[in-house]
Amino acid sequence: MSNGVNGFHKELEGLHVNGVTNGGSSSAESDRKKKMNRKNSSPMMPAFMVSAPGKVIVFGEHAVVYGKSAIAASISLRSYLLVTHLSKSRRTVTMQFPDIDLTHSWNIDELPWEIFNSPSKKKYYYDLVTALDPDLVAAIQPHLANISLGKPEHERKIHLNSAASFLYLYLSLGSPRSPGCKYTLRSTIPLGAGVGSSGSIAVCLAAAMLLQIRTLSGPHPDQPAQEARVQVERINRWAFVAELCIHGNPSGVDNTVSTYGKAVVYRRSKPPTVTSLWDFPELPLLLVNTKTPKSTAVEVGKVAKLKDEQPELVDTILEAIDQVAKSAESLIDEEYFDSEESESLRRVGQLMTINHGLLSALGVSHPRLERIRELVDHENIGWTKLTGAGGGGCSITLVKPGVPQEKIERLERQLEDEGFQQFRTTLGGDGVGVLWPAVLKNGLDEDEDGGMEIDIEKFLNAPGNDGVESLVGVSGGLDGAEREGWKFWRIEGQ
Ligand SMILES: Nc1ncnc2c1ncn2[C@@H]1O[C@H](COP(=O)(O)OP(=O)(O)OP(=O)(O)O)[C@@H](O)[C@H]1O
Ligand SMILES: C[C@@](O)(CCO)CC(=O)[O-]
Repeated sequence: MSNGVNGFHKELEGLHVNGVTNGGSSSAESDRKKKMNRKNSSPMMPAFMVSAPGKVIVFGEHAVVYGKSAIAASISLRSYLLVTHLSKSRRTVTMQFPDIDLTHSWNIDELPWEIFNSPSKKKYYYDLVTALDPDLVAAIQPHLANISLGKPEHERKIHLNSAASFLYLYLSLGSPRSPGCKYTLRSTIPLGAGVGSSGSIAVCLAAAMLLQIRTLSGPHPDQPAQEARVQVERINRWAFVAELCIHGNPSGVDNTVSTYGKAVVYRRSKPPTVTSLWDFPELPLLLVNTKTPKSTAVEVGKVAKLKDEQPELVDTILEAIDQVAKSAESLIDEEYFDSEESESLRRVGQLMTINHGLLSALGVSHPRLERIRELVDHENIGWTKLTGAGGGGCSITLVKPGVPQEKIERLERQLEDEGFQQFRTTLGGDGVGVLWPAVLKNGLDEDEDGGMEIDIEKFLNAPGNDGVESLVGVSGGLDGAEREGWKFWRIEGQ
């Protein structure tokens, strides 16, 4: 972007040498380097990818918007963003978001750079932006006006949300000298289900654009944890800006857990506090999608309205949710807490039940969520709460230890018959990751030639979520291990 094609390429090459290459000087490696060097003579930057996970909020949604604590964990469903650069003469920037059937290009030279770069408005990569600038929001409106005209209103709203966050970030971090570029995104996270689809996209866009302007170092294995944390926080801050465009008043918990990965305790203070829970227990959670889509902005708005009308009551409920999240944090920190032992799980489950009741009192449950609870309770299988914004979306059930398999299977069949969808996902995966260049080794013949280049066509043609995971997935290695090539900022110990 602003730093010119060759500068960017060089920087990322450093990133590659430091971070991605770990196979020594094998002949395959040197062949690949030769190939890459040949490409250096071209003015085009290499394609690269970034990825970030979705999340579940285990405790504290909604209250977290009002400065209370929340506990959230990343999940194994992820978004993947492929960034490809165009030849110098092509002055367009394109977002290609096939999951929502949206592709749109802008002429870079026609975008409102002047106002974004004016001295009173300009924000730099190191700035902490906590609110959108209404003048900048107004300046991008004409550039959104012809997006998806004629589509049904709810579909167009989704498109406009994605386009607005993309453009606001692009104009904030890029420059009129940014090279032509295409951002192609595929996500395995269901949209509007409360499992952080927008947060993970926000993180991917922020990470990609910060990498393009050379403001991130690493990730590489010998990077000190403290330095890695600075990079991760930089991404997180800008991802929050993208979330502001979609949600209106997000707490920042979604983009934070998606950036950091694993599990976090998050509190929206100034600045927000993030405590990573490195030993977050492997809770046996069943994630069920009501398949009733909702909008986080709408659900957050509902709570705000209730708070206006019943300030004292709502404050008491929010305070109680804070107590639940804090009790959960102390509980899992107890020396004798054991996620395989029934008394420990019963106490977590009890807190989940209370948390759900309080959310329900805030008016963000939904008959379909209550139906899941009814089915789980009827079979005495575990403890259920909504997760995320509610109003539809997903629930999580903590499964009691020792429940007979046939009971679980009966519940699963019943859920399926009633049109619910169950997710297989594990909690506590990696946060934001980078694949530079967009080349992967997939155990095929081409590995000898340096690996398989991920181009737009391959990426778009990968069939479904499984196709995306097997083509580019971060855990596509043997037995679900991390796949060689993807790199993550390691902040453990901080
Ligand atoms: N795969 C995707 N491609 C492009 N844009 C997406 C995609 N997934 C989500 N979005 C954007 O994120 C918005 C969804 O945000 P919403 O808050 O409704 O859901 P969520 O992020 O899944 O929920 P929660 O915030 O409760 O976890 C959409 O309107 C769209 O703009
Ligand atoms: C409902 C909410 O608390 C969680 C959405 O995943 C909103 C937010 O924190 O921004």
